[in-house]
Amino acid sequence: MTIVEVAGVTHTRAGVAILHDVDLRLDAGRLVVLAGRSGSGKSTLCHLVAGVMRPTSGAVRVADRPADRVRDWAVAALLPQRLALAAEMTVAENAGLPARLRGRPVDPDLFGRLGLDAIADRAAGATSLGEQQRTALARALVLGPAVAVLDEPTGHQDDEHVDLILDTLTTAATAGTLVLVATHDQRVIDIADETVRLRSGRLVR
Ligand SMILES: Nc1ncnc2c1ncn2[C@@H]1O[C@H](COP(=O)(O)OP(=O)(O)OP(=O)(O)O)[C@@H](O)[C@H]1O
Repeated sequence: MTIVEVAGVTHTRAGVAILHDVDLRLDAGRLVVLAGRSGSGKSTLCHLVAGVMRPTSGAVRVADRPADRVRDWAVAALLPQRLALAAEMTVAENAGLPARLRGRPVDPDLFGRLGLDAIADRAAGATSLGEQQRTALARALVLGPAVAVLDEPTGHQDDEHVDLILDTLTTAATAGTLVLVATHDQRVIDIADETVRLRSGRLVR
């Protein structure tokens, strides 16, 4: 089942084209890596799929709706590069926020899988950057979204925690989530079902 459809997307910022005529269809339950050099447009495409921006031209659809109209983390959730946690709230409160807003329970295994159990009750602002990144990853996955858009999820992690994250990504995809990961990390590329590459804003398969 197609979850994400990007059709003829060109995106321009400050007069400069960042994405050129991008077409992409992605199905449920897959782990797909979006690879490419720094500045190739990965974060921009992530933001378009997550619906936080609208393309200059072309269409981005998620679960048959324009991505920017979805606004539902059970459908499309984002782990942004800038994590956007509430510093005063605990790790568990931050990660569980999308579930609490919808009155849904939190998967009791999710925090343990990401090595967050021991710090669940600590204010997010008093945790390391790697811990904050795993908290924001848990927040993106907590509702088991149709698509989880994860921008560099291993960027601040040591090898041991990278392994926890790889397991978590695989578990989410097996449960039916389309896991779309922007990364240059070969360890993620090695476990992906598919890798699509951006080069200067153009998609190369
Ligand atoms: N708000 C903006 N205004 C103008 N140009 C921008 C803006 N945001 C991004 N860009 C430019 O668009 C291009 C693509 O940026 P993007 O952040 O999507 O790349 P990326 O592949 O995610 O890079 P990285 O791996 O370094 O995060 C870059 O040249 C960047 O400078």
